[in-house]
Amino acid sequence: MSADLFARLKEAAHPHWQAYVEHDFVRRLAAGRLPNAAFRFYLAQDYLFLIQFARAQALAVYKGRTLAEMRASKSALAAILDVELGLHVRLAAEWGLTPADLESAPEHAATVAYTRFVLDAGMAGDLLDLRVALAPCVLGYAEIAARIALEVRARPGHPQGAWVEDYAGEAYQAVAEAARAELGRLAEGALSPPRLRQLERLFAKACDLEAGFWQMALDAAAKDEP
Ligand SMILES: Cc1ncc(CO)c(N)n1
Repeated sequence: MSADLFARLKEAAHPHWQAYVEHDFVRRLAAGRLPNAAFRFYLAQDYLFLIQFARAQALAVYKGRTLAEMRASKSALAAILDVELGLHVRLAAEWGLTPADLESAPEHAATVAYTRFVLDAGMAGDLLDLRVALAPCVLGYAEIAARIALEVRARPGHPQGAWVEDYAGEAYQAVAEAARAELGRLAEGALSPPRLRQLERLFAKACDLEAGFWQMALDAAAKDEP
């Protein structure tokens, strides 16, 4: 059962998972009907998210009990610091956001809530808690992008085409597969029913906060409309 903890968590938290991966932001983006302001707001907050996400991977290195666990988290940390942030800055530039814009964006409450929730889950708990809190992020984006990629490819010049391809591409899909396998490995053996309930609640909460992140961007854009 715990060999695929992710499947178990998704099933247990089904309404939370669905509300996140099929959020209106995702639907409108897939259909090419996301307001530009919503995507731009999202990009600036996501830059701030990625900084905290890197800290979470650094915490995961510390929480590792074996060299293999520490090295897996070290690779994830390096991928964010050396690759993902660079791609993000380049994409943001195409949307008219300079590095200075990204640096000076005030962190929205939804960004603070999600990222600090994940960090706290990891600090108070063990590596499994931290990986479960991070699972909606890594595995959610991989699932969303793979699902909407066909729809997006059917529209040449789709405004968020490049963003979708980054997450639908082989490299990110492989990262997600590895994260899923790592979750299974960490859960191997002893998961008591109460421990499983605890992880299910953690996962469901992280899904809610991811949905809140999408909603934040839609709300911010709606506020700007004349
Ligand atoms: C909010 C959020 N969740 C997940 C990912 C995937 O890395 C991201 N970039 N941003």
